[in-house]
Amino acid sequence: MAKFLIVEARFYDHLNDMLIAGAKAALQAAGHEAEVITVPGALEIPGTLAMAAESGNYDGFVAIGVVIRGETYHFEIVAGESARGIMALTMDGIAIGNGILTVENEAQALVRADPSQKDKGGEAALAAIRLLELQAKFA
Ligand SMILES: Nc1c(NC[C@H](O)[C@H](O)[C@H](O)CO)[nH]c(=O)[nH]c1=O
Ligand SMILES: CC(=O)[C@@H](O)COP(=O)(O)O
Repeated sequence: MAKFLIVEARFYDHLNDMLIAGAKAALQAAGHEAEVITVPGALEIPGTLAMAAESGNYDGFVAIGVVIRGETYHFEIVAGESARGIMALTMDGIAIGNGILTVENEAQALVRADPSQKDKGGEAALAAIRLLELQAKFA
């Protein structure tokens, strides 16, 4: 059994609840433990992941959040920089699944957050599980 930390940026409660349900279901189905911590927004996820990974208390990680395009360029920054930060950590060998939705509107988010539809939370958890397996394979 491995210990996973789900780092969620809680910007939209109802969407995060679905994403986390999907991630937890996938982790528990694989026999793993899941803990959840909350940060203000997606831009705080990479730094939090880095701190949590440094602690040595967790085997793998799942990033959960929702970024919905608004009127300004801020969407590009939040979506792009959170993804870039997570990718940099993954390239350092940290097992992270990225379940941050970056969408045009809430309708797109609802379909992707719903575990009975596109289940992007569960998808991110499965990616983290696979990366942890590969981490052990290449150790
Ligand atoms: N607009 C969204 C944000 N914006 C907040 C940033 O992520 C960050 O918390 C702030 O700039 C302070 O550093 N975050 C989301 O997760 N989703 C959004 O739609
Ligand atoms: C993705 C965002 O930062 C967005 O929610 C902000 O909306 P706006 O660009 O209208 O300020």
